[in-house]
Parts: sequence; C-alpha cells; structure tokens
Amino acid sequence: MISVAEALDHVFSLVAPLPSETVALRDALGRVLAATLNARLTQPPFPSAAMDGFAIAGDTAAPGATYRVVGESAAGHGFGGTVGAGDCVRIFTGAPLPDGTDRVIIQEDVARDGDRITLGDRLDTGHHVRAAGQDFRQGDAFQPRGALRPVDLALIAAMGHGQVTVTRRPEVAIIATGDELVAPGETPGPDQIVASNNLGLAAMIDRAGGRARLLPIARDTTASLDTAFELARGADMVVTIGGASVGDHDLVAQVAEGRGLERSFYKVAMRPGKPLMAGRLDGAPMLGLPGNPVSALVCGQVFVLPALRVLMGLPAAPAPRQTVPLGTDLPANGPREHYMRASLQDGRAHVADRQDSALLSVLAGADALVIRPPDDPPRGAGDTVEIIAL
Ligand SMILES: Nc1nc2c(c(=O)[nH]1)N[C@H]1C(S)=C(S)[C@@H](COP(=O)(O)OP(=O)(O)OC[C@H]3O[C@@H](n4cnc5c(N)ncnc54)[C@H](O)[C@@H]3O)O[C@H]1N2
Ligand code: MOO
Repeated sequence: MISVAEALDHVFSLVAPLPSETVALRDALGRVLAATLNARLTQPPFPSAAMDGFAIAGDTAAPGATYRVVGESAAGHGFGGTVGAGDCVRIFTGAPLPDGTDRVIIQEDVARDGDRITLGDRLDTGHHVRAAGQDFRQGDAFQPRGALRPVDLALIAAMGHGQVTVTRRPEVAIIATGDELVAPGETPGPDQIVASNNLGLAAMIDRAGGRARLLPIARDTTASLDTAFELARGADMVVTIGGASVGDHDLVAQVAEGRGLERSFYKVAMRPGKPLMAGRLDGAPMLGLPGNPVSALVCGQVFVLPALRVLMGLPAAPAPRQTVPLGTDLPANGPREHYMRASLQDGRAHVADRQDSALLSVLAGADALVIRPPDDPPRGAGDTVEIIAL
C-alpha cells in the first residue's frame, strides 16, 4: 500500500489542464484564466471627483474665498467649457474634473447664493480627486490567484473585457456500481438501498467548478460495467464508486483492466478509502473510489477535487489544510492515515465518537476532517492537529 501523498502524486501525473475556450464574462464565475489578462482601459480614464461639491483651482482655496459657478460636471456629462480665475464648476461624484481645476470642495463646506459660492471657515484638507489610472492603467496585467471570484469578474469587466479565455470546464463521468443500488427517489426493493454518494460527489464536483455527468447505476456484472465505461467515453475524468474491494462481486478493476486500464496504483494507506485505485482508461484519468459513502466522499475531498483543480487549470496541490487544537482526546492511530469526522466548536476540533465509513449522518454533521498521520501517538485535547475544512 502506498501513502496518501504518493497516491496523490500518481493522480497528479494523470491530469493536466484542459484546452481553453472563450466565454462571456457572465459565465466565467469559478473558471480559471488560461492566460494573463491585460487591461484594455485605464481606470479612472480621467481625473474625477470623489465627492459632490464644487471643482476649483486648489491653490485658491481659503476660508471665505468666493467663486462664480460657470457650469456643471456630472457623471457621464463633463463640463466642456473653460474655468477661469475665480470660477468654479458644480461637480458630482464620478464626474470628470474640468481642465483648470484640481480640487473638489465638498458642498457641506460651501454656501451658495445663485451663481456665487463662498467657502466655509473650516475646509477639510482633502482634494477629493481620483487621479486618472489610480486603479489600473491600460496594459496592466491581471493574474488572479485562483478560480475567478465575483470581484475578479468585476475587475475584468472594468478593464474592458466582455469575454475571457478560460480553461474548459472539466466533465466528470460518475459511475455508481452495485446490484443493491436504486436511484434517489426510488423505493428500494428487498436487500436494496438508495445510491447516495454518487449524488454527493457530483455536487462536490459541480460546486468546485466541474460538470458532473451522473451515469446510470452499473450492476455488478461485466456487461453492465462495460456499458457504463462505454457511456463514460469522452469525459475528462471517470470516477467509479464501489466494487473496488476484494469481494467476488467487486469487478470494477477487472472490467477496467479488460478495457485497457493503465493502472497507477491500487490501495492507499488511508482510512477510510483504502481500496482506492487510479489509472488511465480510454485516454482519460480514472479514479475508482470505494463504495462506503464516507469513503467515497473523503476520497472526493482528498483526490477527486485536487485532480479536478488541475484539469481546471489550477496548480496541483493537496486539499488545503489548517491547524487547530483538538477538543477531544484521541487514542493512538493505526498504520493508515486517518481522516476523522469532526465538528469545529470554539475553534477546536471535536472528533465524532463513531467513525464507521458507512455513517453518512456523522459526515453530514461534521465540518472538518481531522488528519491523523500513520501511527500517530495518542493525542489529548489542546494538542494541535491538521484538518481539512468541509
Ligand atoms: N475482506 C475485505 N473486505 C473489505 C475490505 C478489505 O480490505 N477486505 N475493505 C473494506 C473497505 S475499507 C471498504 S471501503 C469497502 C469498499 O468496498 P467496495 O469499494 O467494493 O464497495 P462496495 O462493496 O461496492 O460497497 C461498500 C458499501 O457501500 C455501499 N455503496 C456502494 N455504492 C454506494 C452508493 N453509490 N451510494 C451509497 N452506498 C453505496 C454498499 O452498499 C456497501 O454497503 O470494502 C470493505 N470490505
Ligand atoms: O477504507 Mo474503507 O474506505 O475504511 O471504509
């Protein structure tokens, strides 16, 4: 059995960023820029007012000074005339500063009488002018730090782009396997249960920026699995769930190998998730997850999402970890890296009593996975541990 870190390295060697495509900015949330983007515009494009008031030549400002109002500059409608000595222009936030002015006196500091204004006794010191290009200049490069966030989209729009070139959204085929499974919403027959973790995994993938394609549940037969793999053709990644262990009806590896799977590894020293397999099938990376609901979803966090991020154009990196103190005592860990379901309260990780990998309700009640290294000695409340936040 290989370690989680080795297995993840193998998974990373199976994936590479997908080709790019151009999409409307409106559809670019969560996508990853395929190349550095340069501003086509300068912002602000002209010196502009940061407050509502009167634009003057700043060196003339003094308590009691008077000016003649010769026009108005509003956002979208600048003042086209000339501002002479002793003149001012009524101005509003966002409006271009007229030539010959370099300061805005806020209207609270001004007394107006017809077309005359008099500055008050206590002027604030600000010029209330936004310099041209103070936010960004034409040609400035923008390299977001990750997948595009709402603020990134706003900036790119302001920079003058209506479309962006991003890495294509990965399509991930998900194959649940097992004679015992029925689709969500169906009533299980005798000896059956509802397939759940494939749905959870699909949601995980969609939320992370992929597009999950849930295939029909495959039965525990060579023919059914073969059909499922056939339907998965063309996907950017194939994920199977279940049938990964050593039982007589665990046929996924056998069928995948029959179709030419180039296997990278089988079995990882982790808990849950031990019977994980990975390789390349029909030209696509394939991950075979164990069927237990928690095992599948933990493998989703630890392997599927990091692989998905690489396909999306993000750097190859393990699931982000944080360090927090434990809120509970823990016995020594065994030889596998243990991902324990825990809830965070007052900044401490309280590890759930029941850690069976079949317990979806425990996972749903958790907001973190506490990671115990192999053979970790007993830990007490207050000791720090690494977690993956869920
Ligand atoms: N003799 C051994 N038995 C088992 C071993 C072992 O090393 N030796 N490993 C155990 C571990 S660890 C795991 S994890 C499981 C994984 O088994 P499979 O990947 O073959 O999964 P299945 O047998 O198909 O299913 C396990 C369990 O999960 C339920 N399941 C499967 N798919 C779904 C789904 N889509 N939604 C909800 N639940 C699902 C299935 O009904 C089973 O209850 O093997 C152990 N055995
Ligand atoms: O590794 Mo299994 O995934 O412990 O339940």
